Amino acid sequence: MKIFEYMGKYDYEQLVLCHDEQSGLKAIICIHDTTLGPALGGTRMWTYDTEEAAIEDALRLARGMTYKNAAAGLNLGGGKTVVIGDPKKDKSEALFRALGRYIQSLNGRYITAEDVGTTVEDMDTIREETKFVTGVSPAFGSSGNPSPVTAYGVYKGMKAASKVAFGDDSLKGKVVAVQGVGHVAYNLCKHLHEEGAKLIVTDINQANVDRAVQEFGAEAVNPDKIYDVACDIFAPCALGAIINDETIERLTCKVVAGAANNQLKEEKHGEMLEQKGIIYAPDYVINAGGVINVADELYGYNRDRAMRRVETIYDNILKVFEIAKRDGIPSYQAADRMAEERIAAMRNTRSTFLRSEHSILSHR
Ligand SMILES: NC(=O)c1ccc[n+]([C@@H]2O[C@H](COP(=O)([O-])OP(=O)(O)OC[C@H]3O[C@@H](n4cnc5c(N)ncnc54)[C@H](O)[C@@H]3O)[C@@H](O)[C@H]2O)c1
Ligand SMILES: CC(C)C[C@H](N)C(=O)O
Repeated sequence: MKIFEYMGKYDYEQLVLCHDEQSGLKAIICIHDTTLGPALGGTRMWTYDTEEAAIEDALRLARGMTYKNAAAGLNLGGGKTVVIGDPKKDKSEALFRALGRYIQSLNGRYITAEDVGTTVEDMDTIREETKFVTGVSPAFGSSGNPSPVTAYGVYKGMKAASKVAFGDDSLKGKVVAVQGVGHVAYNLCKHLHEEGAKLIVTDINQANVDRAVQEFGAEAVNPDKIYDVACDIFAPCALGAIINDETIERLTCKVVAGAANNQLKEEKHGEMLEQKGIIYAPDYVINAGGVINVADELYGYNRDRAMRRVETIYDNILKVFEIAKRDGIPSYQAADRMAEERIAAMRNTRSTFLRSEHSILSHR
């Protein structure tokens, strides 16, 4: 990969390689765009096959956070951290404290939180070294695990997408096929069950499947069968790239709305869904509840205020479809346009000179 060429293509700001021999820390912090404010995005811990794959993931995920934060109306830019390692074996206090010191060294240009492979406890450890961390334990006055709030946002966004698809946002009696019933989807299933939706679930973790069957009366299917079940809504809540040439043919749903990041394997798959008459709720718009929730910590966490903002995901999804209709484009492009328009508008607004932002005058 030609790193500077890639950074130039998508206008990245900064890529930081962090190394600490003793703790084994090998991390990449990527800051994509800070037009709207400091870059906020989680720390992912994963066993990458190559260092290049880890750098590519950091770059891709950081840019995704720019769009997610902008579309959610947050005054935050996009960034992400990738830690190379096995979250089951390689975690230690020293590793996360070393990472915390690197985050602190960026002096607030980047703020972290949880992502795949990291937990509230890891954020608490990072907090020992830096104040630029969110998703920290409620004991510190913070918001804790973002997953239930992400789930609530997905539930609201699914209702909005259903309104577009069926003319009515009630999920009562709707059949929802859920791929992966982990932290987010377990809570999503709870909301769906309470509203009277019928659930079909799958997971590679049998205990998670059993819990959904017992608690919500869900029907269980094998992981490779979830694309074939007759359903109204397909909710991808496990992996990325699951909307692709092979799966689109098999889907029978009218709506795709779920928590997983990067659901479309390629952009053309957003167009293929559209051609098949499937309403696609863009992933980074519908799954923004977690980041909205942790971002509230920056103002002194207030759950009511955070949840009010998460509720706006409903209107945001409707807005995406209005833009799609207005401009005659698929919903994934409409979401990008919504985010890009906001960044461009704020770039212009923030170009007005403010003395406090210019250190050249700081001695006066
Ligand atoms: N946690 C959040 O707040 C948050 C916020 C935004 C986006 N997301 C995204 O939502 C998705 C779910 O996040 P989570 O925190 O619930 O993760 P999780 O790891 O708790 O849950 C994912 C579940 O998917 C299952 N799974 C993995 N591969 C599968 C497969 N091939 N088929 C079926 N099931 C499979 C796992 O066993 C697990 O139960 C991820 O893509 C994540 O990036 C999460
Ligand atoms: C800041 C985090 C809560 C972000 C979350 N991991 C996401 O992908 O949106």
